[in-house]
Amino acid sequence: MASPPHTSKTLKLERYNSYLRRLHSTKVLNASSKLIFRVTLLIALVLILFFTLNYPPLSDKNPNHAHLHHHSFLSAALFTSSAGGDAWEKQVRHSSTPKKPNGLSVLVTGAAGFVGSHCSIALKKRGDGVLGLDNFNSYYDPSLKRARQKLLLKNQVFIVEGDLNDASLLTKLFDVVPFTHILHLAAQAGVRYAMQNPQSYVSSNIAGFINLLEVAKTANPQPAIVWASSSSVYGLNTQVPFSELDRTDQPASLYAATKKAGEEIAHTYNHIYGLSLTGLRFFTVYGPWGRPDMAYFFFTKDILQGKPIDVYQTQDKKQVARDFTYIDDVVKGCLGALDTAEKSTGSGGKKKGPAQLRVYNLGNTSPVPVGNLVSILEGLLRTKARKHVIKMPRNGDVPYTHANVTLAYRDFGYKPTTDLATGLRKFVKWYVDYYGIQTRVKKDSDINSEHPEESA
Ligand SMILES: O=C(O)[C@H]1O[C@H](OP(=O)(O)OP(=O)(O)OC[C@H]2O[C@@H](n3ccc(=O)[nH]c3=O)[C@H](O)[C@@H]2O)[C@H](O)[C@@H](O)[C@H]1O
Repeated sequence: MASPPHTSKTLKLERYNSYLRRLHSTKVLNASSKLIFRVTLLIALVLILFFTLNYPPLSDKNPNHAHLHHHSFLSAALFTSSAGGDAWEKQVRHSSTPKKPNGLSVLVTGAAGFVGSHCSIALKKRGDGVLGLDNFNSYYDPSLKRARQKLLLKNQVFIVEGDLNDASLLTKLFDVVPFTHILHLAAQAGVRYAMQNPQSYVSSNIAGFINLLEVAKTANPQPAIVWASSSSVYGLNTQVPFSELDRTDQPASLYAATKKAGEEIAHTYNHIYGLSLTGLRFFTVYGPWGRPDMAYFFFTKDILQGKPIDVYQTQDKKQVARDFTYIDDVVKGCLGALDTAEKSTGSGGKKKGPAQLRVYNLGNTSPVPVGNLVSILEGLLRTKARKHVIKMPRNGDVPYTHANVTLAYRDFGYKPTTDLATGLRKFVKWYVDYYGIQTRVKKDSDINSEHPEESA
């Protein structure tokens, strides 16, 4: 059948119908794109909300957050932890809860540092609770601090990344955990660097210490505090061996002056608020996982790389010597000091009675000239050092240190047992292992045949 001829009326009707169809399809299209848009918006909002709650931005002032983004080795649980969040609090509590009855709950500041990492592991291993705090600054290679952090995580010690000067973070930590002790090791270390960056010493060793004490004094219960002073407080003292009774009012470096100031500040907080405070004067601590800014460490590096090293002499051409103290001995001293620390007596910022105030030398009691240190390293590395013997620059160094440790022995049985040769052998072994160095360094078999007791 032939189709009806198009009249102008039917043509109009058809055009109108096709217009309606187009209009309808556009409307359907508009409606569906609106729906898609709304659903996308909703999903985006949900995602934004989720990420805001769980993943704080990198620009966040609390460096802990940035750290959580940067370090993929942390467990998934840590990635969803933000300071103050449930997961974060759980982590903080878990790390600081002792596993043995009457164990300590210790906040270790500078936990990613040399002495801090060793002490944290030792405390954890014996069943105490440990929470670390560290700002991971770049005074020396932060990747070494990150490696120590990794080691601590393996030992169930969590480090909160933050600064001593962050009062709200410290307060938050004490809100979450009733710490029984603080082992305060965070500091700007190094004698010579104080001439380059004096403000960093003021900020960490004075302002940071005061900030910590302010928070500790108001905490309930107040913790007992053991903290790192330094052999450098003896400064120009000529009385040897150095006793805690000797004068310490002639510091030779700003570093020493800030540590001495710390001892006076400790006195004040003990006197006014009843905080139990113990200062430990460390004598040139060395060993595995040590500080790359220290002479034994960079001498090792430079000798292996064939670079010259400066070996200091006194102005009258005498050997400079140090009472080098091995890390394991110092760790025992720190734990001994913590174990014998009496409780603080104050509460809510008010003193209730007199509290313990102590200062101890933690040295090795046997000074070794720097020249001998170099000879020991040459033997261990089987490489001759390119020595430049020069007069000690006027940079804050003192010619000689020697600890009298009678007091620490009397009060907590401190007795150093590692001589420099033994300690350096352990350091060198760690060093070549850590940096993956293939050298002529004495192998374990050589070491064990010389010292069979170590192979047990
Ligand atoms: O007991 C402390 O309280 C301090 O100990 C440590 O200071 P020091 O005893 O000065 O150690 P360190 O720098 O390793 O120099 C060792 C020796 O090498 C000499 N030395 C140094 C550098 C150099 O180029 N040549 C050299 O002969 C130098 O003259 C010295 O005789 C800590 O760094 C410090 O943070 C603090 O804790």
